Amino acid sequence: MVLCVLKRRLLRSSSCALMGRLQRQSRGCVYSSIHGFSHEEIREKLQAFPGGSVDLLKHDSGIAVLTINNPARMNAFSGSMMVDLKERVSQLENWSEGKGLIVHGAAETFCSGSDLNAVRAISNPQDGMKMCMFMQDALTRLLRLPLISVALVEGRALGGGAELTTACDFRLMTSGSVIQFVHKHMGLVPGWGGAARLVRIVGSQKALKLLGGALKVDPELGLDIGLADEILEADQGAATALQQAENWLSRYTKGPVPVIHAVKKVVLAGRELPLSEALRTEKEVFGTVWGAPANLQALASKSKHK
Ligand SMILES: CC[C@H](C(=O)O)C(=O)SCCNC(=O)CCNC(=O)[C@H](O)C(C)(C)COP(=O)(O)OP(=O)(O)OC[C@H]1O[C@@H](n2cnc3c(N)ncnc32)[C@H](O)[C@@H]1OP(=O)(O)O
Repeated sequence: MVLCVLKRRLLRSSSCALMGRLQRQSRGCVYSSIHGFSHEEIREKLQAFPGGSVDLLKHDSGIAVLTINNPARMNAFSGSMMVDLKERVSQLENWSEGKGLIVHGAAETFCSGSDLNAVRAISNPQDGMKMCMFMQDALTRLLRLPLISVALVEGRALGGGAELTTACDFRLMTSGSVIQFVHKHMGLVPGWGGAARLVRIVGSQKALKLLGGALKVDPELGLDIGLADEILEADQGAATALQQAENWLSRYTKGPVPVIHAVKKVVLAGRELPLSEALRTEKEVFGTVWGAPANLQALASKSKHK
């Protein structure tokens, strides 16, 4: 008897440890002081480069819209917008009713990466790497949100803007839009985590071509290589691209919040963890929905899946 109590306690503590690991991971924290990363220090430095904003609008439907808003600079990220971004991601981490997220740019263009004026001012390696760690942390937390996320690409997504598209679960491209990893032309490689995520989305060979060739990805090529999930045609006078994106996303966010969160968590585990840990995490997440209200309601309704 004592043995099985101990075993149950051990099991509970190890699964809590696993859930804790995924929770900690899902809260981001890619870097800490051991990597020479001081959030407050780089935050202060970035704030010295003002301009534009990152705006968040949450709808009762459980879908939020994050707008990269610096149209005078083709929605380039100023330093203060990088700080804004992390604050909006933190708000979304705490949005208990959230199910979906659309990331898009103002004035029908997505984002042209870092503000080159800010880049020139922090072009020393130390500051560059601190900005890189700050944005990698923000975008990793964005991707790990328990929401199903979509990058709505209109106009151009260049450099860091292309990297931002890879920090969403899906990418919808409007006709005429372009995703381009221009880093090579700048003597750079992605620094916001875009290379690591791109390899996981399209595979290493296609990633090598997109980065090595700084290729312009139009919607057709995007669909062909798996970087884009849908092309949104500009229907004259019909729904705007944002409304089309919300309609597209709502197919996957219908249902109770805990179930949508659980769906994202088990996919996150499958995407990021070694198989055994992913299976254990799946079991833990399954345990949160098995016998929960949505499950009991479905059982009571004897619904048929025609
Ligand atoms: C890890 C990420 C990486 C890094 O941080 O190192 C980067 O993201 S580096 C930045 C990569 N992005 C670019 O190099 C894009 C530069 N911009 C362009 O190629 C063009 O502006 C383009 C193609 C986006 C639009 O061209 P178009 O002719 O249609 O418009 P303009 O060029 O006249 O642009 C209008 C206005 O916006 C300013 N602008 C555009 N992009 C940026 C930017 N990234 N940083 C700062 N400002 C930007 C441009 O200067 C114009 O302003 P104006 O005052 O009229 O000169």
